[in-house]
Amino acid sequence: MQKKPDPCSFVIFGATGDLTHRLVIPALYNLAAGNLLPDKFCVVGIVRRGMSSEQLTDSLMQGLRKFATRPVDEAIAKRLFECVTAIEADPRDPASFDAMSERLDRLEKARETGGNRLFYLATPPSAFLPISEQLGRTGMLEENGAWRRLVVEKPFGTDLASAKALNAALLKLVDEHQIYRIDHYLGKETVQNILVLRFANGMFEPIWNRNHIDHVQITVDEKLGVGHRGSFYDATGALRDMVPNHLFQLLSLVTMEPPARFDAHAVRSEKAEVLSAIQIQTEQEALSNSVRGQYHAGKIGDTEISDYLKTPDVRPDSSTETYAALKLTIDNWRWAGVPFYLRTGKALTSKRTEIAIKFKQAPFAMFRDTAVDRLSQNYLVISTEPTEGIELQFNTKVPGPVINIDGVEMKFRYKDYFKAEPSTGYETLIYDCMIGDNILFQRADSVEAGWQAVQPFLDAWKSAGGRGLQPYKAGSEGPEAANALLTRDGRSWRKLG
Ligand SMILES: NC(=O)C1=CN([C@@H]2O[C@H](COP(=O)(O)OP(=O)(O)OC[C@H]3O[C@@H](n4cnc5c(N)ncnc54)[C@H](OP(=O)(O)O)[C@@H]3O)[C@@H](O)[C@H]2O)C=CC1
Ligand SMILES: O=C1O[C@H](COP(=O)(O)O)[C@@H](O)[C@H](O)[C@H]1O
Repeated sequence: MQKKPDPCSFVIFGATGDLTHRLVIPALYNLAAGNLLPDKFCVVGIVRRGMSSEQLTDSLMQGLRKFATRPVDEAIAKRLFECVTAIEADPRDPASFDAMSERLDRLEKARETGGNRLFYLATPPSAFLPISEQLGRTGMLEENGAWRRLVVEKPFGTDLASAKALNAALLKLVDEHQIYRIDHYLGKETVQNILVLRFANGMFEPIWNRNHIDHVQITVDEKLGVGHRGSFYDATGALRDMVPNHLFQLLSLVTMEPPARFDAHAVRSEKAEVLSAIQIQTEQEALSNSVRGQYHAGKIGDTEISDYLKTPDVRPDSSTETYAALKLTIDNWRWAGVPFYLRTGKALTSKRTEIAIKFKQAPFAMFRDTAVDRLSQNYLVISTEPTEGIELQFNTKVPGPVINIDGVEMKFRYKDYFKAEPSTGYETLIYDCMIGDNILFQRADSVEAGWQAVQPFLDAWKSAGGRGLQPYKAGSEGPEAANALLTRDGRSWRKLG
């Protein structure tokens, strides 16, 4: 049985925003439905402009109806929304934070939440620090007998320097143990399962190294274009948006050394260690080991996707990439010489998130005098999209009197074994935050190690401007040049099975 979190207030900055409506509130609802919210609890939505608690509740309720992952039980929703209070505060107006502090104190006395507070920064990144500074100035981050935690959304910085600056500034206000840097990929079951697959089974770890693994491919393809997020995306691009955070979470879980214990310190230390072992490339190497693309108009199924450059709030001459592919190496004993190919992009033919581990080919010599002319590749594929599961591809004998061999698959699908309620992916993260377990959250050193590894690509692409940007058609598999990144090494991207 899972333990109930301590009584607490859940204070959301950005309560009027998309994240709150689409993911945070539906996740809180799912936790309420699973009886996993504290017995004494309140949700405080911080709003910048006049909005009553009733207005905020109505808006959040509509959000829940639209984005709930399961049928809404009215009684549960009513209990959850009875806990919602709107409080006005704007980081540009320090006095509003003093008033907010007093209101919170009063509310918490009435709700008997004991002063434990989780501050969720569901705002644009530019507001993370101003809000935290106001919370710090008013003493709201001090842990005097009650815990105070700060959940920081992504993106955490826009490059190495800004991530370091944000870490340094936050760490002047709070201790590392109070900061929960969220990456929603860590809320995905299959992602958490990578550690279990590797370390709760005896058969994978002995071959999980450069002696047996030829290379690893990490693919996060999306069908959606940039849509209404033009302003954010055009300043960000595929590399910043996805690689140092989501793809590196996958990379670190697949490549880290076994932690001594399943606890936050041990797991996060090993993740940071492997990320810091990614070889830092020169700008020249980064250019030759990467491909960036931008989509133009095309069709995905029946949906017409317009040219990236015609997206609202995108600069008409933008050279922002909507697709990125990289080749990385990890300089340590386990992985020396094993290439890691990473790719991610928007407006592609399918939604697909997978880690494909390609094992070294078996020697062919034994079959030279038979009808067998080739051996299929041995892949272990861990996927979250289009389905959550694990697949092993291996060679098997084709039935018949002569020896012939074909590649087959053994498939494990989560949904075939477990009847889990559909979720937003934020439930575990929010729950862990309330119980004070930061195993699934990023530590400062990991974030910085991630940015350090992508910085040469950012610098090289900035210097190159539009040069080298590869166009690709929306609905395609991405730019042709991404294939060349592997073919020049005698390899190829795994085709969708
Ligand atoms: N939406 C999503 O699916 C996901 C979002 N995220 C991250 O969550 C964060 C919020 O994104 P999203 O909800 O989409 O953004 P929205 O633009 O929809 O909402 C932003 C919210 O922040 C408030 N806000 C804006 N500027 C400030 C400021 N200077 N000070 C205080 N509050 C401010 C807005 O209030 P007001 O109404 O007053 O303007 C609004 O409530 C971002 O960091 C994003 O990267 C992460 C993963 C998924
Ligand atoms: O954080 C982000 O992630 C989504 C992709 O998430 P997924 O769970 O659907 O794989 C991406 O679309 C978005 O651009 C990015 O900001």
